[in-house]
Formats: sequence, structure tokens, C-alpha cells
Amino acid sequence: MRIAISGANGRMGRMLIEAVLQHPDLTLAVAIDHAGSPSLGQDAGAFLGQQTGVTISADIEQLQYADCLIDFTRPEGTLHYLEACKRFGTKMVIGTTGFSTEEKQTIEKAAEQIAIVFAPNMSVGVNATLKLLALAAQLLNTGYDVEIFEAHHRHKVDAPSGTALIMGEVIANEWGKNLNDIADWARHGHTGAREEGHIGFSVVRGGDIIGDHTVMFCGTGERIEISHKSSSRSTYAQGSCRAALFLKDKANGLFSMSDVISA
Ligand SMILES: NC(=O)C1=CN([C@@H]2O[C@H](COP(=O)(O)OP(=O)(O)OC[C@H]3O[C@@H](n4cnc5c(N)ncnc54)[C@H](OP(=O)(O)O)[C@@H]3O)[C@@H](O)[C@H]2O)C=CC1
Ligand SMILES: O=C(O)C1=N[C@H](C(=O)O)C[C@H](O)C1
Repeated sequence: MRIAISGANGRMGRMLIEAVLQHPDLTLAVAIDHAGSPSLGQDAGAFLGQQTGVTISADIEQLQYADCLIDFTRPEGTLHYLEACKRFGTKMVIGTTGFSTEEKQTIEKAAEQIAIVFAPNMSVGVNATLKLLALAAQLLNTGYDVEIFEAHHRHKVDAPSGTALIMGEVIANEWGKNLNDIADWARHGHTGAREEGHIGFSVVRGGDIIGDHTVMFCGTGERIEISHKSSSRSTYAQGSCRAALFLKDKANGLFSMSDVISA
């Protein structure tokens, strides 16, 4: 399967290039970054000291030479590449986070034409954790206050993380609620007492933390914590490669990592 990587010079872009180069069933065909990127014109494997023959370019017409684009960039970048992928029938694995509701709807609509895996976290461990959270939310549906904590590196631009948001959505769905109606996004000053049935979020940004998520179910006399901690970005890259292969025989449709790990 011929793979294109966008954000080729980014933290995840580089992890993905390495993972694709090592994967027996995937070939690195295209590497893209934005028009202002200092990486344009470099070999995609230069950071590994390797010559791959694939040059990083800003030319989105290159996407016609790939079966699947793996995109970890910014929402505006993803939507730009989405248009080209629709035009060429190129599948997409989208790991980018921070989309608005309208932007998510644009991706959903595009999936009527092309096959897309869209997930805020590609790690198998996090997607298994989502299943544990659904069960915990069913069992602890009264008398437990839910608080979601996440910590990431100093460069992360969106908050709460896409993973924290989907964790909240999984729990809210189990409770038959819309997350936006019950989320306490931040607290400061005289907040008043905690509202029953709400989900609180708290965020840390610092140093090189790759990604920590903890969901607390705080009851009276006890507290249950479900945590996932990433120690390498390679899990996201491996999950993305698995997602690309999952799309191989799909003509169109929107899929999650839950679909990928259950296949
Ligand atoms: N789903 C998952 O499993 C994971 C998701 N993520 C998400 O992936 C995204 C990227 O993360 P990360 O690799 O750490 O970020 P980086 O900033 O390291 O990489 C992003 C890449 O995209 C480029 N870029 C920036 N703006 C645009 C744009 N408008 N159009 C096209 N390209 C652009 C950057 O270029 P430049 O550096 O020149 O600005 C860079 O090459 C984030 O949304 C993050 O939350 C991250 C890890 C796991
Ligand atoms: O920006 C990151 O680094 C990460 N982003 C994703 C998110 O927003 O959940 C996934 C992971 O936590 C790393």
C-alpha cells in the first residue's frame, strides 16, 4: 500500500515516516509539508540519515500517487488535504486534533466519497481504555463525580486533548447525555459547589510529556482511577499504519480506531 505522510517534518510526521519505512506491507510514496516548511526539498528520510528517494514537497497534486494519506498536522492543513484526497480517491487516516464541530462534519461528509479512519488517539492502549471507561460509566452512573485530567508537552496547541474529549464523550454517551451540556471545562475563583452529573476537565502543559490521561470516578469513601500514560509516540505511528491497512479494501465510510482494533 502506497502511503503519503503530511506534516512530514513534525513530531508525528517523522515517527510515521520511520514506521512506514520499516513496515513490510507499506511503501512511503509521498511526503508533504506546508509551503513555509523549512523541510521542503529534503529527502523524507534525511532525519534518519537515510536516502528514501521521496522528497518533501508542498505539492498536494502528489497525493494522487498514494493509496492513503496519514495526516497529523493542524485542522486547516487536514481540511486542505481532504479536498485533494476526495479529488484523487486517496483514503485518509486522520490523527490531527482540535477540530470544530463544523470541521468534523466536513470530514464526515467527505467519508461518503472516500474511506477515512478519524481518531484523536491511534494507540491500541488508549482505545482499549475507552472500552474500560464505557464499562466504568455504566457501573458508576450515580454517586460518582467524574474528573478527566490530561498532561502533554509544551508544544501542544489544543486543549483539552482530543483524547480527553473522546473520553468525556464515551462517558456522557453511556449516561445518555451530550458532553457539551455537562462539561466543566475549567474552574477559577468562586466556582460554587460541584454540580452533580458534570464532568470536569483539567489540563497540564509542560516539557516533553508525551501524553497522560487519567479519569477519576470520585465517590464517597473511595475513588477509582483509570489511567493511560504514553512513553513513546511510536504507538500512535504503529496504530496509524494498522489503520491504513484496515482501509485497504474500503471504498468509503468513516471509521474509528475502535473499528480498526475490533477488525
Ligand atoms: N491521533 C493521535 O494518535 C495523535 C494525534 N496527534 C495530533 O497530531 C497533530 C500533530 O501533532 P505533532 O506531530 O505533535 O505536531 P507538530 O507541530 O510537531 O507537527 C505538525 C506538522 O504539520 C505542519 N503544519 C503546521 N500547520 C500546518 C498547516 N496549516 N497545514 C499543513 N501543515 C501544517 C507542521 O509544520 P511546522 O512545524 O513548520 O509548523 C509540522 O510539520 C496534533 O493535532 C496532535 O494533537 C499527535 C499525536 C498522536
Ligand atoms: O498533541 C499530542 O502530542 C497528542 N495529541 C493527541 C490528543 O490531543 O489527544 C493524542 C495524544 O495524546 C498526543
